[in-house]
Amino acid sequence: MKPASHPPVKHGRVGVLLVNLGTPEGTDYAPMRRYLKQFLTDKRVIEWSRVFWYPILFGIVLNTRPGKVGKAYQSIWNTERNESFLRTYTRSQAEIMAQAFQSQTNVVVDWAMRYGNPSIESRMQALQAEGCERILVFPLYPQYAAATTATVNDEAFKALLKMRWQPALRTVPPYHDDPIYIDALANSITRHLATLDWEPEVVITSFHGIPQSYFKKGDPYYCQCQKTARLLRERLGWSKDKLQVTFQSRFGPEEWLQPYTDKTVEALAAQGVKRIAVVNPGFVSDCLETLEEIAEQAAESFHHAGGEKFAHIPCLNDSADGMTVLEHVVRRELAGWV
Ligand SMILES: C=CC1=C(C)c2cc3[nH]c(cc4nc(cc5[nH]c(cc1n2)c(C)c5CCC(=O)O)C(CCC(=O)O)=C4C)c(C)c3C=C
Ligand SMILES: [Fe+2]
Ligand SMILES: [Fe+2]
Repeated sequence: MKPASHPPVKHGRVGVLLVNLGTPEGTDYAPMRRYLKQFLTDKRVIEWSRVFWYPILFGIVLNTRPGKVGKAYQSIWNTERNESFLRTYTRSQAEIMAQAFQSQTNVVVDWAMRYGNPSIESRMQALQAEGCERILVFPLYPQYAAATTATVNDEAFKALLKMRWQPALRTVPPYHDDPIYIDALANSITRHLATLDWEPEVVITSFHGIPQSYFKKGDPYYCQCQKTARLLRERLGWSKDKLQVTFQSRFGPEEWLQPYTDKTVEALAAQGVKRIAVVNPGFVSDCLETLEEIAEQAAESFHHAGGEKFAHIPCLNDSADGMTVLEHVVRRELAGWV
């Protein structure tokens, strides 16, 4: 029997924590530096020896990059909410998911960011305080990479280190070949192309890159991106020339996964291709890398090199198609818990 002095304890609930990459609090130098420092000191992101990397990071990168990247963020900032779109979409995905679980009152849906706020630790503690004895952590990346999925999982398990009464923890595996994800991508591409009064000669699926060396060490990311693209190509009935795979967002001097998106866009224009569309199947939400690097920069280089029509196909974001995918994955991974 519970003694009268026993503190009230909430229990019996299941938490779902959606986690995306992160976001600076603002576009000025100080918040940009804070964000990039947390990001670029993560050993899962930059695997170089700290003795080699830290002098470069603290001596050069953190002095120059916050200003440059801050300007890029300014051009795509959600001024209505004074935050990045990655944050807006991630919050919205959690709210819509919570609605979908409304009838299951023991399920609590929340969201966090790997870098910046709300932190994974703070939301895991909040879920536990709400009575979640089980937590499903969902790194919002369809393709697994150590630099993204593993670092989210590391951080979630690190949060357990500080807890006396730990919740049970499950992590969501990659879903790069899930038919529901492939269908959602295909629908979104078809629907978007139908809104144009022109047809692209080439559609580029542009994934975030990783250094070649990470791939050689055994990261499955490259293969999972290729599989997503192959399934999408089969689903759309397109050729390899029509749907091409490229990798974007290089950082640092190393060789990254190829072909590079920027070089491909320029080469296509130089070959006389006049109309292209770019889609980013590896990004669950639009962010700096899609809205600035693709919709702004890549479009500009394509036009500059002689291209005429360029379309960026939005990410699945919080669309009905996108939420169908996220909800399907969550319900599958909650099996036995709800
Ligand atoms: C060596 C560095 C990096 C690796 C490896 C890397 C992998 C990687 N990143 C994403 C998704 C996103 N990255 C974003 C921004 C971003 N990425 C890096 C570096 C590496 N990423 C930097 C330094 C930055 C910040 C911006 C910049 O300085 O250029 C974002 C956007 C975040 C936002 O707030 O909008 C996303 C999303 C994936 C999927 C991935 C490996 C598969
Ligand atoms: Fe990145
Ligand atoms: Fe980038």
